[in-house]
Amino acid sequence: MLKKVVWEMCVRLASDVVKVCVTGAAGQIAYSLLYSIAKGDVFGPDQPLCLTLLDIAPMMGVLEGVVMELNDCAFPLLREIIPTADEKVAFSGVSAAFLVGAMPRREGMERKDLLAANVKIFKSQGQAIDQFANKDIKVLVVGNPANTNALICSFYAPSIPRENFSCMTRLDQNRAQAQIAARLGVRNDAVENVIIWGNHSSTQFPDVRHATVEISPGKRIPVYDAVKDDNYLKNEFVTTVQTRGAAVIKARKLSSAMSAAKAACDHMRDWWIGTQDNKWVSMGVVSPGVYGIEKGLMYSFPVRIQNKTWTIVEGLEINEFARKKMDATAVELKEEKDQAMDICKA
Ligand SMILES: NC(=O)c1ccc[n+]([C@@H]2O[C@H](COP(=O)([O-])OP(=O)(O)OC[C@H]3O[C@@H](n4cnc5c(N)ncnc54)[C@H](O)[C@@H]3O)[C@@H](O)[C@H]2O)c1
Ligand SMILES: O=C(O)C[C@H](O)C(=O)O
Repeated sequence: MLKKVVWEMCVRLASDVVKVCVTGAAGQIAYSLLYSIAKGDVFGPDQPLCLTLLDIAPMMGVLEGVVMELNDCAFPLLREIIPTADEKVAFSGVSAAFLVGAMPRREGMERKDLLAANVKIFKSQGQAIDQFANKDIKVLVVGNPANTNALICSFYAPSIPRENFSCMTRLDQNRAQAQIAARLGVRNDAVENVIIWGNHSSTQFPDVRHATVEISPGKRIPVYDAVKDDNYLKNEFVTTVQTRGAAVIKARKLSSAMSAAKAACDHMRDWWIGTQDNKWVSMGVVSPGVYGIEKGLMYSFPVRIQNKTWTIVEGLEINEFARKKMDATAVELKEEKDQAMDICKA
């Protein structure tokens, strides 16, 4: 009898473990990301995890060091770590994947300059996800150009719903939120419902027309009314967020990593656990043709999430200024999509 109870407990424990894949696991974003995932920041403080860590063969030595450090953290939730250079091993039975592994840009480059180098990684990983991952896997693409890589990844994984692929614009959302909070001298979390529309690139449109801020306890007003400076919100603010990645590279000589890892955690946590009440978050998802954005583009929209399913916040008023910005970033995404398809078919 006791044997049976112990056996049942073991089976339950094993089936409760969620398998999560992180690619680019020997790189700089992963170094921060793995710590937060293993600690329980993303899938919850009671969720046991198995981590599969994918990187390329020459990085296996470095990855061994990362595994040693993960082990040395003695995380209670971390039940198994599988380092590998084999996509089949990395994606088999996986329920959530952070696709980080890709070349980062250097000073003077645009993110789309990485297309030729990176897009084939996402074709290959899409094919592996299609074959080996769980069909309800949630895929977050971080590697740049993130929107187009996510689109390609989903294209080559036709057996997985397209809604299960997303790309990260949460870092842009966090940046926008932090800029407004600093301007108004309030806490970062006092600012809500900032939107990032479009591409994770210098054409993105950070939009605070629908955002609100708690300026004193219990008093929430529109950001436009609190800032009282249309010129700043339409120009300097927009440009600062659009070019923040380049500013970090210029200063650090490396692209953002700590903030990117934090944003990846925010994105996946909200997808897994859901968003609160009336709050929106921005994520790049496949356009269903709303807000005049061509169906099928991987475009960042404001979404609400329940039961691991995102829904675009619809019905927001779009003025002429916003329309132009939203269309310009869609044009860039269309160009990237066509270029990426050509590269993948060659
Ligand atoms: N979407 C965003 O907001 C955002 C933010 C920051 C960085 N990024 C992008 O994330 C990517 C990673 O940045 P990083 O700073 O960690 O770079 P990094 O160079 O430090 O690490 C990248 C890792 O990916 C690995 N890799 C390369 N090809 C691979 C493949 N086929 N499979 C698995 N792993 C592979 C490399 O060996 C390396 O270990 C870059 O493309 C960067 O531009 C995106
Ligand atoms: O800007 C980059 O190339 C890295 C990343 O996409 C960022 O926004 O910081």
